[in-house]
Amino acid sequence: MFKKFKWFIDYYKKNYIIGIIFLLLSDVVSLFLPYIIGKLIDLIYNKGIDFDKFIKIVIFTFFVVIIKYFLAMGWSYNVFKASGSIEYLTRNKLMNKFLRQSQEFFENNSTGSLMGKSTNDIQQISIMAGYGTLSLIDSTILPLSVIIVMIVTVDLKLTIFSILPIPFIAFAYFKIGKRIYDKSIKVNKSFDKLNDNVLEDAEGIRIIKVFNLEDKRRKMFYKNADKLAENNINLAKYQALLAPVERIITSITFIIAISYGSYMIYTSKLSIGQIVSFTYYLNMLVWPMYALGDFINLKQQASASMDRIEETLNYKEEISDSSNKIDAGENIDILFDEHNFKYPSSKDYILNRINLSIKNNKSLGILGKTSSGKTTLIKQLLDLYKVDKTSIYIGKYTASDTSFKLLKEKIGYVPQQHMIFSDTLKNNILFSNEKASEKDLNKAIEMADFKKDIEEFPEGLETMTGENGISLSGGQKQRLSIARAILKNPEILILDDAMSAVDANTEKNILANLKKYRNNKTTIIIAHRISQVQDCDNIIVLENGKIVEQGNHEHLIKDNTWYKRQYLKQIMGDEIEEYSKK
Ligand SMILES: Nc1ncnc2c1ncn2[C@@H]1O[C@H](COP(=O)(O)OP(=O)(O)OP(=O)(O)O)[C@@H](O)[C@H]1O
Repeated sequence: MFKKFKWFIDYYKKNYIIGIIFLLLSDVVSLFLPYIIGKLIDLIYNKGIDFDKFIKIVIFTFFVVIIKYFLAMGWSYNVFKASGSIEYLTRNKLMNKFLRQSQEFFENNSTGSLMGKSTNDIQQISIMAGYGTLSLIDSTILPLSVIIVMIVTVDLKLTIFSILPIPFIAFAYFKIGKRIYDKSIKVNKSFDKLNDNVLEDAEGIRIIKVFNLEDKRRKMFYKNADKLAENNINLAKYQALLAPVERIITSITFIIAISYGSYMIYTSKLSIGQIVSFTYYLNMLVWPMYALGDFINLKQQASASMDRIEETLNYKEEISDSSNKIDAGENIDILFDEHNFKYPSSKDYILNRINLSIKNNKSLGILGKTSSGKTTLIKQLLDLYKVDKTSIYIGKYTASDTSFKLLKEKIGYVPQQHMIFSDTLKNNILFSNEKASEKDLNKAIEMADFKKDIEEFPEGLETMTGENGISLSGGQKQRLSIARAILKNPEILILDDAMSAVDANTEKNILANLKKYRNNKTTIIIAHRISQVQDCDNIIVLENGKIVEQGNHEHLIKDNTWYKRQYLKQIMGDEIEEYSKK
């Protein structure tokens, strides 16, 4: 029953043991009070008490209350400290898992569901670890001790008759508990969907406004919010069913106790003080009944959350690096030897029999129609997907023998989709190399032809970029990303369509800078415009995942190649542009 939660109980065993001991002591101390009050009433009723004795009993009662207060502090601190730490620990565990996952994982798990797991689900587990522990002890050990004390200090028969209806509560709880689990799963799933909805709206607000889609998105949001509300209401219905069951059965126990107890007083089998103590004890059984309901409720919700979190924690990791992997070293060539690749979700191969040598210190241009596999080819080196590492050679080793972690340290990558953090321009660039000197930072900015723009920003490098670089133009975002990659001074720089949003002049400047400052390093440029790759030492043209043309510019324009046709089109386009400017 508690297998799922065992790991965290084991982890905070000390806190749980101390907390539970304090809780049990606090419950034991509570048992004294009804007994003292009953005795006091009997003493007063039988006129067997003098003032001194009365004061002594009052002081003792006060003392018991103080002890109970300190014991409560002790259990509360230990149990809730453990539950808070469990929340922290689980969140870290999840985050570590996310960071170690391949791209496939993020394609199979929506951002909303990952957020739901790291917030809502973790909170359910934390509540179970804290309040759940309290309700578990108070719904099992406390009622058992109360019942024993009732039997010993009052009467066996009266106790048995009065608590007879209680098992019905347990029965009802177990029946309803299963429903609560199912409904909780549904609530969590609709919460994920709503999360996704909000994230998409926040990220895509500009496009939503441009296409006048506010009403459509609003309706979609209401639909998802309604679904969440509906599932929450369904869950609440089953949770609410517990309350009347508790109330009715509690009332029945009191009716039995008072009726049978009065009869016992009438037949002189019970004193007035004893019946007062008894009702007090009975009252102490009310909370455990609620606690049992709460515990079952919480346990089912936390179980549902734990299953979701465990599903993520048990997700197979594509560990690419183990400690015995070799560092391929510096100044390495990369070789693709009959390399094939397909995405986990794709039917056909996206890369087909790729044979390519990426020479150290040389530049490689990658061209091809859209969707021909240019980015996919580069992704083979970024450890994002499970790739066949036996057909890739890094230096003299196969990729399966070498450490991709160390290889990635040598790579600077400018992706097509830029990730701009909501921070200053400076920190965004420094992201690749936090310890870079002012001089290197300025050099990277100059190489990316970003200097003029920065000077025009009101606060220069300290200007905030806004979320996702909202205050930057497309070309500025590209140059920020280029500066970030250059600042790392990588052995291998990869620009994936990274100059598509800059004008011809800026493109020329960036290319000239790369040529000048990176002449002894490897540079890979994926582009649609010939002008970005024509100076590269080697150029490949991809079509449907195959290399169909290869060579340098001079070689490729000799024959009637796709490259040559593109080149001629580009020259004509440039000439028409020049002519129209005149
Ligand atoms: N994560 C993915 N899962 C499944 N298929 C994918 C994935 N990413 C890309 N593809 C598919 O792989 C093929 C090649 O995509 P890729 O991004 O490599 O093309 P590209 O040549 O870089 O295109 P573009 O010039 O438009 O950037 C496309 O058909 C695309 O739909």
